[in-house]
Amino acid sequence: MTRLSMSALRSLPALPYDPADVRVGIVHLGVGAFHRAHQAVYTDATLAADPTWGIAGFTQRSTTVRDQLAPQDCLYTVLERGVGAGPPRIIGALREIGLAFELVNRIADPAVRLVTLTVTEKGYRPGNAVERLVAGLELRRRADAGPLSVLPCDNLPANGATLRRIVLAHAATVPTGDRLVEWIGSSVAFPSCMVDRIVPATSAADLADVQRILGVRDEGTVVAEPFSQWVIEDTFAAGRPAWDATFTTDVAPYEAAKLRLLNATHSLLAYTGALAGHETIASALTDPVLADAAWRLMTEDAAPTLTLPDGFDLRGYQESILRRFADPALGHRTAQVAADGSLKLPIRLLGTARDRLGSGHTPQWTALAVAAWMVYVATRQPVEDPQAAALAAAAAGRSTPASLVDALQPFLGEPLGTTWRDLLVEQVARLRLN
Ligand SMILES: NC(=O)c1ccc[n+]([C@@H]2O[C@H](COP(=O)([O-])OP(=O)(O)OC[C@H]3O[C@@H](n4cnc5c(N)ncnc54)[C@H](O)[C@@H]3O)[C@@H](O)[C@H]2O)c1
Ligand SMILES: O=P(O)(O)OC[C@@H](O)[C@@H](O)[C@H](O)[C@H](O)CO
Repeated sequence: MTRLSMSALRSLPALPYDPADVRVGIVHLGVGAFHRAHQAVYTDATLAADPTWGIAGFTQRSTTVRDQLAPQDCLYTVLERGVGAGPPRIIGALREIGLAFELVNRIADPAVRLVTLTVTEKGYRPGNAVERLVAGLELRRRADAGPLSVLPCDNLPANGATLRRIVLAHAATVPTGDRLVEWIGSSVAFPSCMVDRIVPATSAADLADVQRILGVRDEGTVVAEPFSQWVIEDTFAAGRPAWDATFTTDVAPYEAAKLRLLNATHSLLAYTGALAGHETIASALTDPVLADAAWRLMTEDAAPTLTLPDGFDLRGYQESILRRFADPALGHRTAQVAADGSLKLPIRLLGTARDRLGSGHTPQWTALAVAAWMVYVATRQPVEDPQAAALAAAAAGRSTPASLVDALQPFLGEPLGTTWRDLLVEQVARLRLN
C-alpha cells in the first residue's frame, strides 16, 4: 500500500496550495494528536493566501511521531467522526518534524515569529519544555532575531500568563538572566487562548478507515469531532496567521466556561463512567444517572460561578457539550480522559468547589466528580498520573471513605475545609456502595 507523501498527493484530494512553497513561521512543541487536529488545521486554511506560516514541529517525549511523519513529508489526514463529519482532509501545514533538542536553534530563526505549545498540563512546570523554550529565547535575544509570540494551547486557565510566569522565573536563573528577563518583557508576547475540539487517541481502526477511503497508508492520522473552537487574546508581538478564530481582549470568561463546564463534566463522566464499567464517554452518557449528574454539575454547581461573555448562550452551550460527548462515533475512552487527574482536577473542578463553598452553597456534583477520582485511584491501580506511585502508596489500605479522602486530598492542593471534606466522604461512601 502506498504511503502518504508529496508524491502520493497527485492522486489525492488536492491541497489549495503547494506544500513545497510553504515557509516556516511557527515553531510548535508537542506534536500530539490535538495540535495536528486543531492549530495545524486552522493554519492550513491560511496558507493559500500567505505561505509564510508553515509549522516546524518538535516532539520531546519519544521519537514515535517523528518516525510516523518524517517518511510522509509531514503530511497527515484529519479524519472527522460523528454527526456532521466532513470528508478526510490532508493537512500540509506541518513542514518539518524534529526532536526537541533541535527546537532551541529554530526559535532563534528570524523567519520564526510564533512559538506554540501543546505539552499537556504536565508541561507547565519547571522542566524540559520550559528550559528549552528559555534557551531558545536566549539564543534569539543574542541573535537579535526580533520579537516573538509564545502561544500555549493547553487546557489551563490563563495559559499565556501562566507560561510567561514560569518562563520568566527560569530565565532569571540563567547566567545572563537580567538581560534575558528584560528582553522577554519588551519583545515576547504570551497571549492566552481557549482551545476546544475533542481529539481522541488514534486507533488501528482509524488508520484502516483512512486507508480504505483514500487508498494510502497514513501512520500520522488524527481523529476529531467536526466541532472546533479557538478563542485567542489578540496581543501578538510579531504578527500571526489569519486564523478563522475568535480574537478578543479577554479570554478568561471563555476559558472558565470551557474548563468548568466541558472539561469538568468530561472528568466526572470519565471517573464515574469507568467505575461503572463504561469504556467510552459516550457509553457513560447512556446511563441516565450519570447523564443527570453531568447536567447538574454544569447547571447547579459550575454555571453560577461563571461571568459569561456578552450574548453567551449558556443553555445552548451546556446542551451542545452533552450532545458532543454523546456521539458514539468518537470512541473517546474514559481511561484517556481520566489520566493525570492530580493535575486536571484542581483546574477543572476545585475552582467551582471553592466559589460555591465561599457563597454558602453545597457543590455536591463537583464533590461527586472528585470522589469518583478518589475511588478510581484506590481501585484502578496503576492509574496514569505523574504522581501515580505516590497516589498508590497513599491510597493503599484506606478502607474507610474518610481515610481515603484524607489520604488523597493533599494531592489536589490546599484542602477546602470541613464542609468540602464531609461532602467528599459522603460521595466516596455512596460510590463504594454501588
Ligand atoms: N485531545 C483533546 O481532545 C484536546 C482538546 C483540547 C486541548 N487539548 C490539550 O492538548 C494536550 C495534548 O493532547 P493530545 O491529544 O495532543 O495528547 P497526545 O498524547 O497526543 O500528545 C501529548 C503531547 O504532549 C507532550 N508531553 C507530554 N508530557 C509532557 C511534558 N511533561 N512536558 C512536555 N511535553 C509533554 C507529548 O510529547 C506529546 O507531544 C492536552 O493535554 C490538552 O491540554 C487536547
Ligand atoms: O486533553 P486533556 O488530557 O487535558 O483532557 C481530556 C479531555 O477532557 C479534553 O481533551 C477534551 O476532549 C478537550 O478539552 C475538548 O476540547
